[in-house]
Amino acid sequence: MTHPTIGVLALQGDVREHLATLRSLGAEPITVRRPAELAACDGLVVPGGESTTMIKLASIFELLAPLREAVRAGLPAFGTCAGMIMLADRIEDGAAGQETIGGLHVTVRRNAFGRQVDSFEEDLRFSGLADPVRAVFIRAPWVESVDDDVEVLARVEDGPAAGRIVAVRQGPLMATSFHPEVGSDHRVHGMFVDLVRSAT
Ligand SMILES: NC(=O)CC[C@H](N)C(=O)O
Repeated sequence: MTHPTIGVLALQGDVREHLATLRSLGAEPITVRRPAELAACDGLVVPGGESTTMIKLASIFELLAPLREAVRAGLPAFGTCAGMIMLADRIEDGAAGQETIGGLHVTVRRNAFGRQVDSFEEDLRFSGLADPVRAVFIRAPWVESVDDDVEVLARVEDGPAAGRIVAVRQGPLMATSFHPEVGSDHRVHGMFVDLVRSAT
């Protein structure tokens, strides 16, 4: 499929940047707030924002069950930052009782980098991309542990968090701790659009 329909979960968070990035890559981006919109998608981006708010809104909008079903049925999905938390099967340091969509066989630690390093940028080697990616982290989670079927795409390279996993892939699911929708480097989204194209 040349122009796959890729939804951006638009309950909360940085939706616009993802829509613009996806459009620039030749996908047909749509906002998703209802089950019918989700049903029209060949792939789904779950953006950054605040995962505790996003999960509550997903429930209120009656999207949580359809989202879980869609991911279980193999819908390609890409979560960034809070979106990574939303796709994770397990959370550390979540709010009490914080639920997720799940599907990704990882444990994610919320706000993992601590208050002092709220936001930072780093060049990271990214599996499958020739040149490093400039990764922008904003109150980001990291991946604490992964099951055997999860491929690690990138790790932090410098500082006290060196070695921590910040990008993963598991079949049609991708997630990054950082915000690849910020700036003009669209290669990470490009990987996801290719994944959606090959799945449809
Ligand atoms: N930039 C982000 O998406 C931050 C994620 C946020 N700290 C959360 O827990 O959901």
